[in-house]
Amino acid sequence: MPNPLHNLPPTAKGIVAVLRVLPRVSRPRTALLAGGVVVSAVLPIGIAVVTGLLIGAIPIAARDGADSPAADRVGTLLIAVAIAILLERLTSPLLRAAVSTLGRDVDRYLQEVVLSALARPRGIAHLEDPSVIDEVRIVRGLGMSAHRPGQTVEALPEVLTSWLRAIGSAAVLTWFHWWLGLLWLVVWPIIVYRMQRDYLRVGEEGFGQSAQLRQAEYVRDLALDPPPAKEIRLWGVLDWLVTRFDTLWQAGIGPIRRARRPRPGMVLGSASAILVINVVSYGLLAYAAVRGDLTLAALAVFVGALADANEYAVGDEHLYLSNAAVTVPKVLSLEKRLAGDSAEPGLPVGADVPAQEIRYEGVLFRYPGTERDVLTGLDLVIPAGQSLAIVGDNGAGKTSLVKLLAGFYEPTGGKISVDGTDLASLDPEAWRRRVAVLFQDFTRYHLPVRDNIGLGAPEHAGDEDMLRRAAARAGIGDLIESLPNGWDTVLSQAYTDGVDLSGGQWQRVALARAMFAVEAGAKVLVLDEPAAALDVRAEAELYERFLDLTQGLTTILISHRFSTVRRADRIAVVSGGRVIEAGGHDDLMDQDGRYAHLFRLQAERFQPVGGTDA
Ligand SMILES: Nc1ncnc2c1ncn2[C@@H]1O[C@H](COP(=O)(O)OP(=O)(O)OP(=O)(O)O)[C@@H](O)[C@H]1O
Repeated sequence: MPNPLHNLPPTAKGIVAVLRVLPRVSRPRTALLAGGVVVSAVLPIGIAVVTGLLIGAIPIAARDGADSPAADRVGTLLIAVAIAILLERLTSPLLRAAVSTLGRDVDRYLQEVVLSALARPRGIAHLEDPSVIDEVRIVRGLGMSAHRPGQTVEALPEVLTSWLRAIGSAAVLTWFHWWLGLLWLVVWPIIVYRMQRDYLRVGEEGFGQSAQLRQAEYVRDLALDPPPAKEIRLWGVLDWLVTRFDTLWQAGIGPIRRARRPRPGMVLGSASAILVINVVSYGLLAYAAVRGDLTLAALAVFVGALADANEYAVGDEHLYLSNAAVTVPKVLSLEKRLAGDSAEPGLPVGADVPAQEIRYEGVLFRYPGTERDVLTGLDLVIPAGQSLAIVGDNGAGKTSLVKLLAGFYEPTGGKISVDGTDLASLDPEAWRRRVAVLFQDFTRYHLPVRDNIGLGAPEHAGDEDMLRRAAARAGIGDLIESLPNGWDTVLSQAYTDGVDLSGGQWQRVALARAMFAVEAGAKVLVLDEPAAALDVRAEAELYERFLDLTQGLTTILISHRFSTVRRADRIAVVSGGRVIEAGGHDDLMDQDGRYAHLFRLQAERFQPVGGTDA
């Protein structure tokens, strides 16, 4: 059955989307919002009607005297007006407080929806998809005052109340002339619709500039963030950044600014329609009153209704609706889109996996959105419990084959199997708990050192003994003890008592994180250039302990340093996305192929007196 919501105008769809989200955020506050809106809409109409009746009753009471039934009626009407006004005054602040909290909760909820949606797919390809990144930018803006869908929630009572009031007022006017009430009923939605269409155009234009504004924000952050600060100052790029930011920002904001300019046709059309309908309404009321066709009470009621009918579609609240119309459906559709990519629950992964081997068979791989195969039919067997070193030129595909092993991407051809089972059919989370990787571009978490290490297996992060063992294996136990707050020291200068580490110290922290994952049960250890930032002594130390570190594990070591590579049980040379040589150090030297050539080349550079022993 076709969904009738598909035919709604976008703003209405946005409002419906927000309304659907509300009960998921808080049922009681949603109920309060609904009740408050109805009460806020009905009360002013009630006040207008009762005030009209009051005005009509006063001359009769004045004529009949203080003890007359007419005077009693005035008294009752007075009490009714007072109660209604009191209720109206009480409802408004209560409602405002409730929706303000609800609005903030909606912002939080939508951010959480996207955070979990982004974590759902099996790999990380979606995080590099520009269309996803553009929509993620909206999520980053969700907490900002300019783009909060929560503002829509906060505006809803005002907007819905004014709409309900306008409908109620139009209904009251039908008592005067049925066609006049109908005219108001038709004209005001058309004006609201056209205004919303304009607001929405601006919002969509803003979204369309997401990529441009993302670049501007990136350039701005280069000037604001501490990590690039050194280079920015060294090269004197600050002025360049400011100019570039200005150019990108103007280019992004220009179309939004142009879309925001009021369109004379729209403004004139709406103003004329409002003017004409008001002139007709007040003119007819005045004419009827002068002719004596209306009582004083009826005149007061109809004038009050006209005033209320004019109160719709003014104020910023209506602009906020378009925030929801643009952002909320996009956020929810992003969730739906990524849910389609969700990891199927795969086969369980035993605690001793891999027990036999990891096998790459004719693996082809091309990064999403690119034209070139990075792996071009890679065959490789990694026996369980052994160490394999991978060497090769920059860009040969070494790190890429590790990313496939960790399940961040799926091969575009061929197959990777673990103990004979296709990697793609394993439960991705369970498999990743078996794999510990020290990435070449590891993350420096601005968190306490205990978290920096514990994040290797968050479910064990409170295990002090395990943390200490991992730190000791990575050779940073003493360093941690010497920090100002020991294990609780935040690894960032941006916090009081925080400490930044040297490149080599950071690398050891990252190694400790990988070792913590090993302590927690990972069986495959991948070290991608683990000594890149280490000094000579630390590197020597690391490799002295290499056998100890890798004992019982299936280890993949990627390195350009042949002195360390040779310690591995087997070595594979990767070139152009495939393995061109594989074997032990001695075998490969005997083969006198690529490996032997590179080994001798490096050895010559480091051995001043002719030796080849790197
Ligand atoms: N996320 C990505 N999207 C698109 N292309 C990528 C991505 N990551 C890497 N590449 C490309 O894949 C190719 C192989 O990169 P990879 O990092 O696997 O090489 P590598 O052998 O590890 O190199 P190095 O020794 O320099 O670390 C390179 O040409 C690189 O540009």
